[in-house]
Amino acid sequence: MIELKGKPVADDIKERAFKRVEELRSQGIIPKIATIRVGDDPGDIAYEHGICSRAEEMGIDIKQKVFAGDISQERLLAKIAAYNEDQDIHGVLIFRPLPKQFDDKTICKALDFRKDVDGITAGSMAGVFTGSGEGFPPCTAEACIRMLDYYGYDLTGKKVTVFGRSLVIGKPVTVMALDRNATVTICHSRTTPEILREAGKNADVLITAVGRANFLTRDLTGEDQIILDVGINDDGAGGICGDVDPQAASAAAAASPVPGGVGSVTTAVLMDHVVTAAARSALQEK
Ligand SMILES: Nc1nc2c(c(=O)[nH]1)N[C@@H](CN(C=O)c1ccc(C(=O)N[C@@H](CCC(=O)O)C(=O)O)cc1)CN2
Repeated sequence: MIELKGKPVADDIKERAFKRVEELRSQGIIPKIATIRVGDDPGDIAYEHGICSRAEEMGIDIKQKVFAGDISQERLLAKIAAYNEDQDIHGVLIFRPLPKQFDDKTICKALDFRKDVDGITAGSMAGVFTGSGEGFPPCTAEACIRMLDYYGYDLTGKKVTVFGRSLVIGKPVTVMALDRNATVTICHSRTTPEILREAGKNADVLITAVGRANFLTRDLTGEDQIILDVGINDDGAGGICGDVDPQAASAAAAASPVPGGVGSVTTAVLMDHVVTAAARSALQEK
């Protein structure tokens, strides 16, 4: 099995983005991301940590806002409105899912789609579905496609099965794979076991974004497949693990590990989006 490591892909994205950061800085523009975390979810904190390190190494400014888990929706909306107005902030990332007192749709709607570097607004989603180039695709969905591109896997004529139908990964990655001429099947919680097995076994590429450790077992996979594991789960020992069972991963032709796979590319894509948002705002000012 070939291990599809994320590091070379992330390094390639960061190297190109860093050149653009230098160019922008020479024009007096410092790309800046604002992150908003509500509460102390360990997954959010781990992701926040990765974002901070990556921003620092790339010369991107970061403003971190942390709210207690019981703040009101009005306070969060006021912070988003302030960041929408702040000309120095080019991208805003809200750690999600948010605690239960928030209406996710209202929060997503409140963000200016030009600053939506993680593809949560209807404007960004329209960009993905219409190919208009507006907004930004969700970072993890784009990271999957960047992984396949980097490792030279052409999706034309290939069968792709996506496990998970979320707006963050399943749906957008489906559209992005379609745009690369793949034939895509999406499986979800209501897919019958028979269809799940058939869709798993018959695909050329499997993308798992279910969020359940060991979800993709060997009986759901076929031969000579490429597996992208997008799951980030608590491994019960202070670390993270993906959705793919080790036996299924080792039987594949190529598979991405967790950690060290799609996750590290996701953060690099996020930085790339911040740089693009900064460049777009500079163009608008001219
Ligand atoms: N707005 C968002 N909020 C959150 C997201 C997201 O994609 N958008 N993801 C979750 C996922 N998460 C745990 O629940 C999580 C994500 C990333 C990491 C992490 O450690 N990332 C490392 C790379 C890890 C790897 O190699 O796979 C990094 O960024 O460098 C941990 C947990 C949280 N909220």
